Amino acid sequence: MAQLALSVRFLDEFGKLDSKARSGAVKTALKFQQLTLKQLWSDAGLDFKQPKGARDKHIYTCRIDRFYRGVVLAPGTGEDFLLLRVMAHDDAYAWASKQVPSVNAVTHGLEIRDVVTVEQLVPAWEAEAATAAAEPLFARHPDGDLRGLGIEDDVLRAARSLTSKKQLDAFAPLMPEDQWQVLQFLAEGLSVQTVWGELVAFRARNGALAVDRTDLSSAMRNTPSRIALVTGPGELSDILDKPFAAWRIFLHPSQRYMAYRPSYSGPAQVTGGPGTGKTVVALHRVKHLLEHLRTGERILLTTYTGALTSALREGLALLIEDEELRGRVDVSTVNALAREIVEPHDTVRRAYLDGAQETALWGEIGDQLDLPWNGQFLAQEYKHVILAQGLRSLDAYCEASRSGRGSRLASARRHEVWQAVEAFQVALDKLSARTHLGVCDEAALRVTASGVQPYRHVVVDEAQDLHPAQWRLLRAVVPKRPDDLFIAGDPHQRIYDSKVSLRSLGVAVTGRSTRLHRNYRSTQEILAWAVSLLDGRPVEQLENGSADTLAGFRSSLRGARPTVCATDDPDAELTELVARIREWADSGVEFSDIAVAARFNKIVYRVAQRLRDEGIPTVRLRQDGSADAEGVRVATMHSLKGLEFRCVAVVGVREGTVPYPGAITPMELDPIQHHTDLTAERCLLFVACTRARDRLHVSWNGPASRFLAEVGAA
Ligand SMILES: Nc1ncnc2c1ncn2[C@@H]1O[C@H](COP(=O)(O)OP(=O)(O)OP(=O)(O)O)[C@@H](O)[C@H]1O
Repeated sequence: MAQLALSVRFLDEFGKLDSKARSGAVKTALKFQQLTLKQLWSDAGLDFKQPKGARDKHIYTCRIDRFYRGVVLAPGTGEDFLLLRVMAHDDAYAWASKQVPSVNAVTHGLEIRDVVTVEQLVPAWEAEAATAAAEPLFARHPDGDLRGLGIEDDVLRAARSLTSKKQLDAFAPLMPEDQWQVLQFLAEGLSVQTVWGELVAFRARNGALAVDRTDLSSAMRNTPSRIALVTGPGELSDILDKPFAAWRIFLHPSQRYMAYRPSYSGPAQVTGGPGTGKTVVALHRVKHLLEHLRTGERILLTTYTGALTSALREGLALLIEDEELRGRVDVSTVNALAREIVEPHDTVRRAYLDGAQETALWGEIGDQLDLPWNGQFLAQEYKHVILAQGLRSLDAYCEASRSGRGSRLASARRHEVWQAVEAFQVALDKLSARTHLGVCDEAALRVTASGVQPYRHVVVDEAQDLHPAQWRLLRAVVPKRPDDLFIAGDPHQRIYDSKVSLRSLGVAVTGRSTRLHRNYRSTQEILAWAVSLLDGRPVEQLENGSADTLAGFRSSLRGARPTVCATDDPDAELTELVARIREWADSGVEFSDIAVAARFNKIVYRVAQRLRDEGIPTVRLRQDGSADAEGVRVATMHSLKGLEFRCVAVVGVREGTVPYPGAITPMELDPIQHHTDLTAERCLLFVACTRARDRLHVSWNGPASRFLAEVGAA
């Protein structure tokens, strides 16, 4: 019986076929499992053929239907077959004839490259490089370094002829993907040590045993990030039923390493820019932990917003079929968890104040007590100093550090603030109300006092926005043991006002932290544009507040450049938006795969109204993320956090709206907070733009946002 394997590229192309061609491909794949080897080779339906002039004897094509053929690698040493691609008839023959498989000397993974085109192009590039003014792209890296990272002779020669990143990008489809990624990372400025540690070492671990470099079958098994071995018909249909969810099967080596490491001696962390698969890693980690969970133990999978918990639940259902097993995971926001712990003890039903209500209440209290500060200052002092450190008394507050606050408060002043804090508690009681962070603080105290820790593992997504009170609750619900906390987050996407150093909360991840670099979501065009908005500004890491950058953050997807559109008035801007949405829909994009984001609800309402007037179905993306109806998703930038869409329009990116002046603490009130608020607004625009997979449209009316103007994007 044959052993079938599927490559990630096959699955991607399979997912894009029409339904008829897809069923042809399923039939073809099933034959590999149903027929004997002899029957396979002679099956008239499969029609195995070696392309004319093929550069390698192991490459064949086989029939999918009248129009498509599969490209198959048959290592020839036994029963293995690898479905490499599915392509239009003539393209399949042309592509297959040029490919040569090999085993990488360092990683022992299987690689395929287009030797014919490379042989044609490289001499021309070399001649060009010899006269070019620009320095060769890899001039700083000796051959030994490159070879040590798995770059082989032909790729090395080609790499030496490159003088620009653009040329390197053009080279991508011709060379082995793993080697190209190494070159890409080096071209982005990452050091040889970093590339080894974050890329090659993971791969080399897969193929750690010595492998005969002619043994393509073993090499297939050493390449789990791109090749899935299929064990039975059930598994085959499971993979082919959900081709869009390749992340279930194919993990980047660094993703796999993080997710499936047997155990961490303490909290572990995965970071990386938007779309690098942090959520994917978190989901796989839950799968791994579930496999080792003892009777009675439970896992908490938690994140920041309700919309994200819906996405996590869906992802978990795709990854773990067994409903009973999934039932051992609670998926909840931290705030919802806190409410569940605290509310059963309430004697009266309490309402929750939103941010604006809370600031207003602080303002009233400040006025009543005739204090010299406004509501914003008091609310921030409470949130960033008192609640952040869990201060319970005036003495504790007087002794506490206020680092991170940009104003000084003498002891007498702290007495005055504390008066306001006490008045705030009284006012909340009177109103039968509480705050979202207040309930987390209370929940942490209750759990600690009860001595019952309900979870064996806690997995946290979007960790960058959690407040210390929320971290205290998470710390309280899980005992300090190996594998207690698994944390996924990106400090570049910090859009709520919670700057936290994990270390200061007793969550140390040193030595158990990995950064992901490859963006799987957006095209490089969208990514580069969005990254430019951050203008190279470093942000503070989650772990200890030191600087974090997006060095080496890249996508291998290609597409159209984002469109930017300046208009004179809001109506004209919406007219442009409607035209853009129609263009996307006409090109086959479903309305539900289009999102429009704006800074405020007011603009969101206006957009939704206009789209409806134009006959475009529209759905307001709700807080809990549920939006089953067909229609363009319209939402605030904040509620798009963690989600993704094929096409995204970000509208109203004008000065006076982005950044929103009301969200920026005045410089004279607190210069540090002023800077933090501005960074959060900049990151918010970055987050909204990085939700787009294929197309991004950014527009404004009147003067462009300073974030666009500063980087020359407007
Ligand atoms: N190994 C993989 N193979 C294929 N697709 C992947 C892989 N890893 C992630 N993806 C896809 O990339 C996209 C982004 O993944 P994910 O949401 O996990 O990223 P993220 O880092 O959590 O993003 P963000 O921080 O922007 O919310 C998703 O569509 C996901 O399915």
